Amino acid sequence: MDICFADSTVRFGDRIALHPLTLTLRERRIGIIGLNGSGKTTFARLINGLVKPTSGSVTVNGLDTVTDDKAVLGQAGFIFQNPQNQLILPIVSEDIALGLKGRGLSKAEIEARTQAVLLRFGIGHLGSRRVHELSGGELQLAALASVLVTAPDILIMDEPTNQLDIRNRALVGRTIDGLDEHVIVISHDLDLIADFDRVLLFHEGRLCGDGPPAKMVELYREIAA
Ligand SMILES: Nc1ncnc2c1ncn2[C@@H]1O[C@H](COP(=O)(O)OP(=O)(O)OP(=O)(O)O)[C@@H](O)[C@H]1O
Repeated sequence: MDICFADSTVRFGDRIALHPLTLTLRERRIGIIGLNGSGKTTFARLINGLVKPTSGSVTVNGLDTVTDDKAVLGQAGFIFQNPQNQLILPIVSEDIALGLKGRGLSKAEIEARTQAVLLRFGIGHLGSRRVHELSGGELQLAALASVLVTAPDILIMDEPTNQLDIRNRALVGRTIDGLDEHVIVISHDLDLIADFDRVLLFHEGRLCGDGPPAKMVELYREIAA
C-alpha cells in the first residue's frame, strides 16, 4: 500500500476542512484520532475519492483519486459510520453479492464468494437474515463482509465501534486484528487503536501529530483538556 497526499487541501465553501497536507502512508494499521469536526472523516474520504482535494493531489498505489477514481474505489473500501446506510438490499447475502455484480462472474461464483466471505467472519448464519433485524455488532461484521468481498487492498473504517457494547467492541477489534488488508480506522475508541503501527492526530483541520499510539493519545488528551 502506498497512499500519498501532496499538498492536499479541502475546502467546503469558505470553510477549510483540511489545511495543506503532505504525507505518505504505508503501515498496515493506521489510526486517525481527534476532536469532533477536526477533519478526520474528510481526510479518510480523500483516500478513496469520496472527497476530492480542492488543491494538491492524493494517490493510492499510484492511482490519482480524481483522474483514476473508479480504479481507486476498487483499491480502497470504505465502511461508513452507520453501516445500515451501507447495506442497501434487504437480505445480508444479497447485499454482499451486489458488490460482485457486473464483474463477469457466474452466478455460482458469486454465490461461492459470498458464502466464503460470510464464513471468513464467522457469520455464515447471518446470510439469510434481514439487514434491519441485525444487532449493531452483526451489522458491522456484515458491512465488513460486503466491502471485503470485492477484495480491496485497503479498508477504511469510520468509527467502527461507535454504538457497540463492550463485547461487540472487542469482537470488531479482534476482527480488525485478523485482517490481511491494510486498515485505516477513524476512532474515538482509543483502546481500538492502542496497538496500531501509526496514529495520526487531527486538530482544527490540521495534522498536529503523527506517531505511535501512546504518544499520540497523550498529545490528544493535552489538546482536549
Ligand atoms: N460536506 C460538507 N460540507 C460542508 N462542511 C463540511 C462537509 N463535510 C465536513 N464539513 C466540515 O468540515 C469540518 C471537518 O469535518 P469532518 O467530518 O472531517 O470532521 P471529523 O473529525 O470527522 O468529525 P467527527 O468526529 O464529529 O465525525 C467540520 O467543520 C465540518 O462541519
